[in-house]
Amino acid sequence: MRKIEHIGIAVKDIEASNALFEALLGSPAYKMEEVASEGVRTSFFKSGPNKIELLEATSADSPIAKYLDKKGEGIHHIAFDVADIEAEMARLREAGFTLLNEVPKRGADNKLVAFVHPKTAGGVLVELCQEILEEEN
Ligand SMILES: CC[C@H](C(=O)O)C(=O)SCCNC(=O)CCNC(=O)[C@H](O)C(C)(C)COP(=O)(O)OP(=O)(O)OC[C@H]1O[C@@H](n2cnc3c(N)ncnc32)[C@H](O)[C@@H]1OP(=O)(O)O
Ligand SMILES: [Co+2]
Repeated sequence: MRKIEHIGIAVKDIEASNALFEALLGSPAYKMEEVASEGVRTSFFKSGPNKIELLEATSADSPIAKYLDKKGEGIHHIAFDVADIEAEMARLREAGFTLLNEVPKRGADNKLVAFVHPKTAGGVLVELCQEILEEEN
């Protein structure tokens, strides 16, 4: 894990939360992106070298919809930047963590992503992110 890539925050209304986080951070979202496969609409903010990802559910069966029903708005996951997501997944499996996907999948912000089950990671939903380089697109 090279660094924290972003903090994911579950929100009910991304437009309203964009305004709130723009007021909080002092700058607007630098991108919005829908990830249909995850049932989410996201917006990204920079805070110095760090990123905040707001996530709104776009379907009733979205993981974000279920999370909001159960826990309400708030910090949803911590994403880490990794150099080699397949190697990191193998290392974590070997170390006894439960991966939520067999293979990496396409995430937002030009990343390959995978998730670690929070029940095996101290109650924290962990996301692994590997930057997709131009020639790989
Ligand atoms: C990919 C686009 C974008 C990106 O950055 O690129 C994203 O970040 S997308 C983010 C949304 N997608 C995901 O979260 C995918 C991974 N998540 C899942 O597969 C599920 O949400 C899962 C398995 C974590 C939970 O789903 P489940 O149906 O099992 O829901 P439960 O409510 O029954 O949860 C079981 C158990 O886990 C606890 N839980 C659930 N979510 C979280 C969380 N975010 N953080 C911590 N703990 C969580 C939940 O409370 C249950 O525990 P219990 O003690 O039984 O209450
Ligand atoms: Co994320």
